[in-house]
Amino acid sequence: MRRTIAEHTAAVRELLAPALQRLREHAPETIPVGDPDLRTRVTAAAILTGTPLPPFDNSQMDGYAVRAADLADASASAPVSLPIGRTTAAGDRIGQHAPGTASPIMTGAVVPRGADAVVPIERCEPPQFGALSRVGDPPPTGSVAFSAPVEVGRFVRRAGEDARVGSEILPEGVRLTPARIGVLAAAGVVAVPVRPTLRVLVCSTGDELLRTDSLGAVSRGAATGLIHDANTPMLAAALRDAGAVVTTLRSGDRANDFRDAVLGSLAEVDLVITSGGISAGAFEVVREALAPLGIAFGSVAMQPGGPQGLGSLDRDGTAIPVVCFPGNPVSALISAETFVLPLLRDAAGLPAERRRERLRLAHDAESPVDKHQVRRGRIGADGRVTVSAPGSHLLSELAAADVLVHLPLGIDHFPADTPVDTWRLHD
Ligand SMILES: Nc1nc2c(c(=O)[nH]1)N[C@H]1C(S)=C(S)[C@@H](COP(=O)(O)OP(=O)(O)OC[C@H]3O[C@@H](n4cnc5c(N)ncnc54)[C@H](O)[C@@H]3O)O[C@H]1N2
Ligand code: MOO
Repeated sequence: MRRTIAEHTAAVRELLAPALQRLREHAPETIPVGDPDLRTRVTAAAILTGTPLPPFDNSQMDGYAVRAADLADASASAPVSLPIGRTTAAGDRIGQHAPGTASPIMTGAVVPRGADAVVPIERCEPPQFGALSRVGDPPPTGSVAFSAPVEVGRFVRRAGEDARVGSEILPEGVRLTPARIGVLAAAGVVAVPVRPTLRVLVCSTGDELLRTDSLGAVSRGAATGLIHDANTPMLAAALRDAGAVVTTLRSGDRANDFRDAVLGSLAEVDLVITSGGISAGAFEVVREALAPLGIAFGSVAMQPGGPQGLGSLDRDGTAIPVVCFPGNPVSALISAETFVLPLLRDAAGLPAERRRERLRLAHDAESPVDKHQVRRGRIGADGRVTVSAPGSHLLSELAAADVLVHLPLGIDHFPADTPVDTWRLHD
């Protein structure tokens, strides 16, 4: 198998099509609003609120609830003084406001019956609260003076002014961003119907990998030959961002163990993604385990991400797609960005493509003529892009980059100021 990017993209699309079609036919899932995975999901129905937002008339300020009519004649030269009534704090049940009094009220507290406006404490005399009387306390004492009238409704947040009962707080088909999760929670929605999503098994391989739960430990370097597993958290995050539900599997270089672990996980997943163990070495665990099961390995004319594997595993008559990426972390993520994430984002109702822009190179760049090279670039103050070195182990360069920079097949020299296609990496 030796392919161009376009050929491999088409092959991956064809391989994943039945799984994505099954997804569209599934009934929606219902996820609790507190579930951390909700963040990447998309509503499967419009959500109506059963409660008004705000749920009751409440104060926008700390101050005094009054009847506006009582302050109609107030002025700086002739302030109106009112006896202080019972206090309502946020969380207190609704109180009763007596005409001709001023009821202390805190931000968010229910406006007491009989009051129709709030005057902020700093506009009152004295401009701070003294001893307050709440329900159950001895009766309130003292008075407070107002030196200006107040209009009805001032600093009162009306029940339902944000959303009326039965109104749509979220439409169907939108991603559950923080603000949208916030409005669901505010409306007391317990669980939300979401579009079904692909369940992906992310497998990282290699005897060199320290366990993910050792993150935080300093790598012990050449004495051990071990490194931290970057690909599992990275690919899992990328796939979750694309709307997938992810489980992970780490394996050493024993092919039988890896094969058994993957086959043992198939019941729970719709797609298997692997990284590492597919090129020309002597211990290529993914290739050794999966080639006998029909997964094809070969290369795509791109760099990084040259070695690739593709095929499917049988689960009781259903073909579960398997997509194998190279192990170098930059290669693995760029492979995911190129071949898999757009399909998943599209299926999840998200924009399939990264933000694409044509930017000018800030300097000359060289690229292998027989490969489509994907470099990492930073956008300078003049809008031109500076690319970093091509090595596919340079993960900190990837993390620091703003864009992926596409240097197409067939050209080996790109002079400064050449316009190139770029994909925004982090938004
Ligand atoms: N003789 C040849 N050697 C290599 C070729 C080739 O064509 N001929 N291709 C090179 C290219 S390009 C790539 S990309 C890699 C791909 O190799 P594998 O997919 O077999 O990956 P590994 O050998 O297992 O690992 C490569 C590299 O990445 C590191 N790695 C792997 N998994 C992780 C992980 N989860 N977290 C962090 N780092 C990981 C691994 O330690 C290696 O350094 O092959 C080249 N060789
Ligand atoms: O294809 Mo490898 O991914 O160049 O480093």
